[in-house]
Amino acid sequence: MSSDQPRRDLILAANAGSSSLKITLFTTLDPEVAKERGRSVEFVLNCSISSIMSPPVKAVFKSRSSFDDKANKKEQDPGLGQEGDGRDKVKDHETAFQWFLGCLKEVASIDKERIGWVCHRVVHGGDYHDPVVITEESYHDIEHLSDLAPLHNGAALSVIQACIKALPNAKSIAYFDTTFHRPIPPHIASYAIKQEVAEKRGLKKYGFHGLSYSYILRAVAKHLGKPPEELNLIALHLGSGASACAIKNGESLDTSMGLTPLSGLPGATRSGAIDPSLIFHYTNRAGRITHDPKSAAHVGVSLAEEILNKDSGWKAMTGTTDFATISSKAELSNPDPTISSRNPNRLAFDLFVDAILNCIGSYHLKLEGQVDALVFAGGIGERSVELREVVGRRVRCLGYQRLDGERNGSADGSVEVVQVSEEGSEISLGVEGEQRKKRILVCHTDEQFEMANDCASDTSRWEKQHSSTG
Ligand SMILES: Nc1ncnc2c1ncn2[C@@H]1O[C@H](COP(=O)(O)OP(=O)(O)O)[C@@H](O)[C@H]1O
Ligand SMILES: CC(=O)OP(=O)(O)O
Ligand SMILES: [Mg+2]
Repeated sequence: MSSDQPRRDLILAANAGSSSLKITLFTTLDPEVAKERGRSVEFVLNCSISSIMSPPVKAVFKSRSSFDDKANKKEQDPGLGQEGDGRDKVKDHETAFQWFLGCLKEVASIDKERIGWVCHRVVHGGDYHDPVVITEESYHDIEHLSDLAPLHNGAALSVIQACIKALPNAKSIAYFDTTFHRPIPPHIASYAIKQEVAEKRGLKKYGFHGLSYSYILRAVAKHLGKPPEELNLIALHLGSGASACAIKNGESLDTSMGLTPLSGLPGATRSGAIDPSLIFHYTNRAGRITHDPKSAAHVGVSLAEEILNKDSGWKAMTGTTDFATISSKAELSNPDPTISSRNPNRLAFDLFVDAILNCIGSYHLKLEGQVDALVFAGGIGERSVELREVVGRRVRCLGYQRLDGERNGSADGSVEVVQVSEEGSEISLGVEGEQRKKRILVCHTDEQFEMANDCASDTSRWEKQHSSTG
């Protein structure tokens, strides 16, 4: 590199959600420092842009203390993003990303030319095993998978496009949610359909939120002082999209999402698992292809998929996607068993708990009771004291430690891992008398860190793969 070229020491990690874009900037650490700190990157700045499809768009900046002044002021006074700052031009993920890059200089005095690598969270990776540099070929592969993750892959692709245009000298790398779940054994990943069709069309359980589970696994291993490969966990990633994962000896054994992120637990606008026949009874136009102009990409999804992905879940049941509002209106202290037939918020809350218990119960069995911890993560998992309290009470019968009211009440996702259960004695319901403590933990998961940390751990990998600017 010639001396007049800018220093490329920053990694940008972009996480395109269904209606949000989370962007985090990290600086790479020298190998010596990285070894000492046990990580390859240092956090610089985070920007969460939400309500992208339903203005007014919200944007919150958070920064490391050395960058504090400007960025944290923006968080307290979100003046940036109100009229006059250009936020009104944010119409989709692509314009959201462009808006962020445009603010970078003003918010944190950072020159975008310093960004050497951009990690993109791509929810559906199909048959990709590992992260891949964006080339014409990998871009089209991801595009093909858009029908299977209609809320996500299209949005990620539009950010990738915007990034290639705005940062032509940076390497764009796709990280997949599906990678973590590749070890799921065939009898758990297969559907009971004709196997020739399944194979030809790639119809199997892929599983999602893998970047989050991978982060959780490492963080919990560090917290418990146990190697990840010896850890058995039941992890719950409960956010706008929600899933559960059984982790056995550090590998995914089962997870609740399937071929697409629609299956399993319900979410903000998603139904979760339903009887597949329901779609034919919901509307007789279920198979019609829709072209929602508000969709992040022009993917061909049927009306049924549109309804189950975007017009169901908390939004459809209660009118809000905010689980805090749902909890506060659910009259949780009312023990009347008929309350949920009168209160839609209580119905949504209890239905969510029930779906979560289905997963915990079956995963507990699959792990033969040998569970080191039940871990709550994601926006709801990290912040809903009420949900943890109810689930915590229900899993006592399986030998999980009792929830500590004070610890649970103060856990808000601000600490990487915190134990919210009492120390308690070991109760083993596992096989062969093996004892595990069955703690209940809250983990502040971070998909952007997971990508950036991996990216920086060996940047020479990316040089070998040819990137595309097309
Ligand atoms: N204090 C809170 N209590 C309960 N739920 C909350 C709270 N704060 C945020 N949430 C929930 O967290 C969700 C967002 O979670 P997050 O993991 O950030 O989702 P995603 O990454 O899928 O957009 C929101 O939709 C909201 O329902
Ligand atoms: C896979 C998925 O549902 O992701 P998210 O929760 O970020 O929407
Ligand atoms: Mg998310």
